Amino acid sequence: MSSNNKQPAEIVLVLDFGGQYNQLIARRIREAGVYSEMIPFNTPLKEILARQPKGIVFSGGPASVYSPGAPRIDRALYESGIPILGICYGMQLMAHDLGGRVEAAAGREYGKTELEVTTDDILFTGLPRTMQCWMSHGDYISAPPPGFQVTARSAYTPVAAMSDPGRRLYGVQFHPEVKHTPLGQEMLRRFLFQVCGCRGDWSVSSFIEEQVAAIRERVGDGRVLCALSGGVDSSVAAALVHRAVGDRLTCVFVNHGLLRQGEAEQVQKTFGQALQVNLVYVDASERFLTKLAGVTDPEEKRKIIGHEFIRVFEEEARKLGKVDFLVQGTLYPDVIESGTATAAVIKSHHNVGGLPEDMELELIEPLRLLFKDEVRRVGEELGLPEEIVWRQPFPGPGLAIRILGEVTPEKLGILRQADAIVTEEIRRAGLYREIWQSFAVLPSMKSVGVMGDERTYAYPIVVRAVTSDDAMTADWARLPYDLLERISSRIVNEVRHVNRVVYDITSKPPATIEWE
Ligand SMILES: Nc1ncnc2c1ncn2[C@@H]1O[C@H](COP(=O)(O)OP(=O)(O)OP(=O)(O)O)[C@@H](O)[C@H]1O
Ligand SMILES: O=c1[nH]c(=O)c2[nH+]cn([C@@H]3O[C@H](COP(=O)(O)O)[C@@H](O)[C@H]3O)c2[nH]1
Ligand SMILES: NC(=O)CC[C@H](N)C(=O)O
Ligand SMILES: [Mg+2]
Repeated sequence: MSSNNKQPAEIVLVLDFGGQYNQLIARRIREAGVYSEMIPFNTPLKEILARQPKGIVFSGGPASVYSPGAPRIDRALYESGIPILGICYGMQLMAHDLGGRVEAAAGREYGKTELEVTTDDILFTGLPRTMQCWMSHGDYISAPPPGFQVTARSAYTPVAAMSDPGRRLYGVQFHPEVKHTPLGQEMLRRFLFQVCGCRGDWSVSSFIEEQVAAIRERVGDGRVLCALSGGVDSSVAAALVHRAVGDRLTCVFVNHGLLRQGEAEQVQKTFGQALQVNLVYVDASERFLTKLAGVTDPEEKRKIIGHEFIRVFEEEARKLGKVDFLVQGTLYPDVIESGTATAAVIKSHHNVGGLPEDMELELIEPLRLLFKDEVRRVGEELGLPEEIVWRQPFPGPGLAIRILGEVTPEKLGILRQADAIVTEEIRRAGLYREIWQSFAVLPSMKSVGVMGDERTYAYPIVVRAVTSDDAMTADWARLPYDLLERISSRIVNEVRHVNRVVYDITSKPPATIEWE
């Protein structure tokens, strides 16, 4: 898929060998001020070299290097002179390729582990000799490759880190990118600055400058449509594109009938005031709800919504005359979760996996490689109001994926009311900003209750509130009991057809944030 990402001057590439949380590596590198992107492990060597990376990181992954079909790379990469840091599977691959030995260990080593630094290696300079690290592996290096020194060990792992400083090749068995390796970021910094010689001048403002220039170049004197939801991502994308092309941008906000209470009015109002952009409001609720009638499968619902969205945008584009580009606020986690060459499909985010194949408009997705917190920083830097920048995320398919099974006007009405109560109470408690997302879910089942001495048989409402850094992982929010109590009693008292409220106490993984 096309994106308009002009490459920053300095880049470190992460080769993805399939771990579900590998994108954390790119994120940590960017936190150190060096632009980083994750690319599939099988990206051709020529393409990798063409990007002139200052360094390369091999990520972890589920495979064992000695198994047939394990992901491999072109060994010429080791001769390129580019510094390489192998993490977990990445280090094992390096060992295997360069003449060392990798074997299955007697047992898996999983979780917090004590690391002992045995050689004063550049990755560990100035750090304590023993420290905590986080391990997750079942294979180990039983013999390092010729030319490598062992630089750290743990109780069960004789080669917990190794290096060949002459060839600028480094490997660690543990995961420096996770928080459970508290000094992991220090090690990554040493790799970036001391081994790779990075300057570390990537920042949100340089990102804005680069993107504005790239968008101008790509769009030329063409016209651009932006799918605007009022959410953080598309608002920031719109502001960025507006800075690049001014009035040649038109934003289209679609009411698909799956919005929350009062949302259509509120988005039009806030956006009109915050950004002086052309905004078209399309009420397509009938059309979406008709298409969704009778559909119960979550993936099918998502795909229908994704298709309809694009059709609506195409129609609006035609009305405006000649429009060549469509801006979407797609983020990095959307891309990863919708399945990449190496990561499994968890759910098809409507704006990625749900796109029709015969699209008429070319996509511009300036935030496609950013994480949410980075997008918020871009938004603040562009001067968007707090109300937009700190809005909790709301999924494009809207309430359709919070009503389990078939979406009907009756269920939408119930969910809207319940959801408005959740939001109101969370705001009143001053928790709106610190909670990643808080909302109501309507499962399509009924249970028995008693109200006013009468039997009831009605829907339950599930309250979901999570904390998270980037939606890739999340924990259920420890909401105060009295807040839960208020939410519960208001919902059963104020929302007809609901007689029970439950609180979802599952983290992600193993659950996801949304219920579908
Ligand atoms: N109602 C809508 N009208 C127009 N475009 C939409 C609508 N809902 C979603 N989109 C498009 O789909 C993209 C993905 O939606 P998503 O919810 O991930 O992002 P967002 O709404 O911009 O931000 P947030 O994640 O903070 O809600 C949006 O950035 C936008 O381009
Ligand atoms: O625009 C979107 N289109 C979608 O199809 C979609 N599905 C989930 N989400 C949002 O993504 C984050 C992760 O959600 P899950 O844990 O449910 O996968 C959470 O923030 C979800 O609200 C979506 N956003
Ligand atoms: N997390 C990883 O990269 C695991 C690597 C390899 N599959 C092992 O179990 O040792
Ligand atoms: Mg949204």
